[in-house]
Amino acid sequence: TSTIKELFEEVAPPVDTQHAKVTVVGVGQVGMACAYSILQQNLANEICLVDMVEEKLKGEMMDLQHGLSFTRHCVVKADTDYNITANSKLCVITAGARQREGETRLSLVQRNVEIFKKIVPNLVKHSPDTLILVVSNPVDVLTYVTWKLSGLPKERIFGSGTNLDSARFRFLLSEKLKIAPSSCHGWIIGEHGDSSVAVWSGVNVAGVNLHEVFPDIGQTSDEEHWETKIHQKVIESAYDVIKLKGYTSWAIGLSVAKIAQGILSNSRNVFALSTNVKGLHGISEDVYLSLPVVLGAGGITHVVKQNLEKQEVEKLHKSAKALLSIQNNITFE
Ligand SMILES: COc1ncc(-c2ccc3c(Nc4cccc(C(=O)O)c4)c(C(N)=O)cnc3c2)c(OC)n1
Repeated sequence: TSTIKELFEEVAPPVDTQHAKVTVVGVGQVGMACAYSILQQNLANEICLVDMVEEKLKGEMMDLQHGLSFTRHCVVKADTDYNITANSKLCVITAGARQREGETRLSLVQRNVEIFKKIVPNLVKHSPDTLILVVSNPVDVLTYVTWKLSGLPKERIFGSGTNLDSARFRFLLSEKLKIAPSSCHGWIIGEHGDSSVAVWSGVNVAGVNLHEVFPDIGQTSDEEHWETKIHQKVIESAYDVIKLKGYTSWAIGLSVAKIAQGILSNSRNVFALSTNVKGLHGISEDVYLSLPVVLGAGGITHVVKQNLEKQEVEKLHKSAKALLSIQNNITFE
């Protein structure tokens, strides 16, 4: 504008080489917890919100913008038009249909496919080099759907999967062991939710496997009942929070910010994320399940090949079969 021209003599157009733009699709409780956590941790220099309802979008955008004098530099934008998402490094999808009373899982999935058919091509059109993190549930099926709709290579599409489950697992282990969660190592893999798999053979503190001390750990014969006291509590925790406050948001928002940090700083940290597991653990189909993956600026570069117990692999196969039967009933046209 003329005012700016009076104030500043342009020498050269600003070049933004360190562009770290994150788009969040869906400005519900989860989407805004993701956006706020990313802003608060100074991970991006542009956050873009997209959704269907203009007023809600504008309100959330303004409310975040009013906090910008308290944070490091970050542009916050919002619109129902996806052209504002252009050149995003990472797109986080939290949008999705709400399960209707008595609705079957398959019907909900198909309604979400219809929604994703609109969202995903729009994101890729404006950011052909983007990475996409799917948070919407059922996350493993919807990450597969996003991969199919995006046409992008599998390393660039992943789901939040059992990343939060693993964090809850480590928290509960730390409570029982009275050791900081950061020193309690344990992974939950497979399908997010009720059928997730706790890799008890890998739970360790300073490399000492609890499996060596408690050989029955995780089994029904285990007198300490680690499986029911820890892993089942992880599965129940999402239901408990939803029963108490109606939804979950803060923990998933913080876990998404950690994933975004890994990408934007090219940290190559290992996260339990929903990824295409074809060719791993004897799975021969294109299904998405969570495994420990190495994550960097280009997406997933490696999958950690854990030595799993027979029953752990069997649980993965059971989930793969269940996901495949849902996937085979999805119509993409
Ligand atoms: C180009 O045409 C078109 N049409 C529809 C959409 C669309 C559809 C549903 C969307 C959507 N979900 C949604 C919208 C309306 C109803 C429902 C439902 O639960 O039934 C779910 C959300 C969200 N936050 O959950 C966010 N964006 C959406 C966007 C869309 O998105 C780009 N584009």
